[in-house]
Amino acid sequence: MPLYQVIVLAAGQGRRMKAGKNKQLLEIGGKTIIERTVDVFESDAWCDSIYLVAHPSELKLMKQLASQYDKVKSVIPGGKERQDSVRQGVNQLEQNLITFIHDGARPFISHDELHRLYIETEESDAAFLGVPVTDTIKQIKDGYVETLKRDELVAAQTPQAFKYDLLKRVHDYAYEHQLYATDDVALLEFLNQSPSYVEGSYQNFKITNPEDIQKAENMLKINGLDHS
Ligand SMILES: Nc1ccn([C@@H]2O[C@H](COP(=O)(O)OP(=O)(O)OP(=O)(O)O)[C@@H](O)[C@H]2O)c(=O)n1
Ligand SMILES: C[C@](O)(CO)[C@H](O)COP(=O)(O)O
Repeated sequence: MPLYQVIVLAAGQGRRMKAGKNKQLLEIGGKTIIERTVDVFESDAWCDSIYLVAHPSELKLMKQLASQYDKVKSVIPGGKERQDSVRQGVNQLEQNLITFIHDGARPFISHDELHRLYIETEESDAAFLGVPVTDTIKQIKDGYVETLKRDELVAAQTPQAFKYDLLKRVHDYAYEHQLYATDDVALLEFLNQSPSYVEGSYQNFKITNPEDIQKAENMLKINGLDHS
């Protein structure tokens, strides 16, 4: 059976959520966001192991939450930026398996998407899920507005997946040269490499702003997954 390992990121602070605490610990449909995300991987037969990256101040709490799962191998303290947290996770990986990196704030990822991403990564070394953008996107630079070609644009999601050696190489390179990006496949650009694109779904949105909580609650109700 195909097997992958996953780094699940929960070490942010959720500032845009304005909840006064890390958004990962907010409940949607009677369960925390981070538990809902980890549930998806725990229940995926293709997932071998889960590495949970937590905020240093929440390590104890996250370890308690993680103790209900068989596949969580360790709970790791995260870093200042998202990329620093990923690196902390990469340094703890124990096996040479295809590795997924996933935002804990995206609980609506499906097994079908995970499997399609795995298959593409086997073929092409690195791949990411994304969706075509639905708005018209304009770039504003030096006072000039340029309308970008919408049919060439996608919004990147997670998971993003790499063969293990490439993931190590790209993160080591970024660390050595102190290069930062807001997602992981962007780091490949520093090595003049390109990932494959796998079309995902709009359901796999990132819970970021206060309005996203209601959207998430509604999705759980529609899918019969509300436990409140
Ligand atoms: N230093 C950081 C920053 C972010 N993340 C994680 O990266 C994912 C995507 O980040 P985002 O949605 O921006 O989360 P936050 O950084 O928590 O939110 P905000 O930017 O609003 O503060 C989240 O699962 C978050 O926990 C992380 O592990 N370590
Ligand atoms: C990785 C990501 O979720 C892809 O959409 C996104 O880039 C994270 O960025 P954020 O600034 O942490 O929201």
